Amino acid sequence: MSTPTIGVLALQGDVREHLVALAAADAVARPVRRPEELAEVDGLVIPGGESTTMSKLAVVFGLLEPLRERVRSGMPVYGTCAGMIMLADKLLDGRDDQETLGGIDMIVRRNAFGRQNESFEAAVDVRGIAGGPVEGVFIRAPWVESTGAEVEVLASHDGHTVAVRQGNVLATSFHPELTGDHRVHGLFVEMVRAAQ
Ligand SMILES: NC(=O)CC[C@H](N)C(=O)O
Repeated sequence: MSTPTIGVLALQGDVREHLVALAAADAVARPVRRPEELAEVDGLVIPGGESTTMSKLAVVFGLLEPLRERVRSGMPVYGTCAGMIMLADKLLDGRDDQETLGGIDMIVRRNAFGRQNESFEAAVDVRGIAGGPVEGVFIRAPWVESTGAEVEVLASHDGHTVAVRQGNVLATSFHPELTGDHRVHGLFVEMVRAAQ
């Protein structure tokens, strides 16, 4: 099978770390800032950062509707932290004017694990990832408050859902791109390959 080309939404956030992790997981990785660039990728990562800023910039860059359209049409997408927020059909503690792309039938609570000074690391067992738990880095992280019937829960921490998948859309509350362990990116690259 051919090597998939995976974009990283590069409006804001920790783009570079995802590009590195995707390349290490055998994908061709490139930043996406414009609709033309979005059209050329087989899958997309939405990084961590600040979801309110990201959603504003998506409007400014004319990407909000093209992104929604590609998610609806089945392009594989993986969102970490702020990216998970972007993929939620519904948000709690979002800003009033905050837009999401949707894609996963879930309610996500922003900043649920606390503010920046309450960031932490924890071992997280992720369904579908062999070789033991991954190191979960949680930074002002959201959690998933509830999920619809089509959503598969892949991981929990302290009784809260922190990783989910619905069809071709994957989301984690935590940041595997910061750990040097590329297994979660590997899982996503396999999802993209399977959709090709
Ligand atoms: N590390 C992160 O991505 C933090 C997410 C941030 N709290 C937000 O609401 O977008």
